[in-house]
Amino acid sequence: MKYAIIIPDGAADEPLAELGGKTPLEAAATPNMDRIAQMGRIGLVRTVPDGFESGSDVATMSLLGYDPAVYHTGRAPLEAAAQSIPLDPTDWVFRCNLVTTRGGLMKDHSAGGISNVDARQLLVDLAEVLKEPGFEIYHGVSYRNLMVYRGSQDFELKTKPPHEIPEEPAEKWLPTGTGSDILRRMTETSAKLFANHPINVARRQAGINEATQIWLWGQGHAPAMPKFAERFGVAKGCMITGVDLLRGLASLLGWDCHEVDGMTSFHDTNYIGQGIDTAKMLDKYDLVLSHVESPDEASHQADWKTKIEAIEAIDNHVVGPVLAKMQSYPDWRIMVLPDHPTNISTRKHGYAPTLFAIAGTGVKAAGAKAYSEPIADASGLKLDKGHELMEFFLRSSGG
Ligand SMILES: O=C(O)[C@H](O)COP(=O)(O)O
Repeated sequence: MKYAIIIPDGAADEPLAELGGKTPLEAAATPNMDRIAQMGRIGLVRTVPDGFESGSDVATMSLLGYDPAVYHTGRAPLEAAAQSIPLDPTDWVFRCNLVTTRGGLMKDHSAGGISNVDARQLLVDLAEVLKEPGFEIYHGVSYRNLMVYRGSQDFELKTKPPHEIPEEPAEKWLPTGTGSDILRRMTETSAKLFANHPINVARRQAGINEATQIWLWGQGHAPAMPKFAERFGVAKGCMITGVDLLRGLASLLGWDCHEVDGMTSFHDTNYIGQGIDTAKMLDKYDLVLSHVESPDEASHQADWKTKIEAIEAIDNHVVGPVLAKMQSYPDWRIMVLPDHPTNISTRKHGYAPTLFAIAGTGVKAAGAKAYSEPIADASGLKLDKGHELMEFFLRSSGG
């Protein structure tokens, strides 16, 4: 059996007045996702259990079949696995965003979708002036960086993802708790260094958001997760993604990662290349997961037009070719699901269950007309435990 999973990150949403009461998924032309819903089953799944902050770390872990209540130790350690950063059990990893604040408000969690080149330079310069012992900085993808702490300081912290506090006073959400004074000092140091940094001067002149400071959150220790093959008996898995979070999860699960030329975490990504390569990898692997970050990033900017374009590009260039490829195998199953909703109206991740559609061998059509949140809701199929979805996809699907 061949399995394909496609994740349009954050594509699920709420109805929008700008779209005549439709969600972006309903407003977008998605003939291939619709076809999957028509051929098989559509439903809802709660990927963010109670007590967790909605985000791809929790939601993707769930949909991969791992209960966050058991395996989630924080977002940053999952991203550290992507870079093979060696971690002792007592080491801490923090997500270190580059963000834009203005007038004391959190304006942009991504510092204008900062390039890798600009981000890396700012962090190299920051590392030179940071005087806190035990901290190391690692550049990741764009604004998504890490800080590792190796030392005896204890942390008992409350931190906040910057994409969850758009337009809110940044000060109000700075880290609190044991060890927070160190994080606050490093944040202040970054703000001073970045204020007139040549990279920011150039960004100001170009009219794009500056990286005004770092923002530390998502901390935790290294997780321990059983390999996917042991857990589900599907031998060879492959991840295709533009972000370290999913690369890290893949490495913890014992999967390979495949990199696509020109793949980014924004709408400038190479959708066509990702579709071609996902289809190609299916010949080599039992399961291929192809993740596209762009709908989530557009949602965080409240940019519904780009969100719709991103959804349509994923449908046309990734879902279409992958579905065609799947149908060339004797036994196959495909699943399309946003990991969580990201709502244009709030610019934040949502907590509502997300939609999924599954088609393929042994999955009987249940009469759905299209791929959308209201149709998924009306289907009556709802999984309350997100980590049970993988078993459902691999083996039953109610077929
Ligand atoms: O910080 C990030 O990488 C993203 O903006 C958060 O969104 P995600 O949880 O959907 O990746």
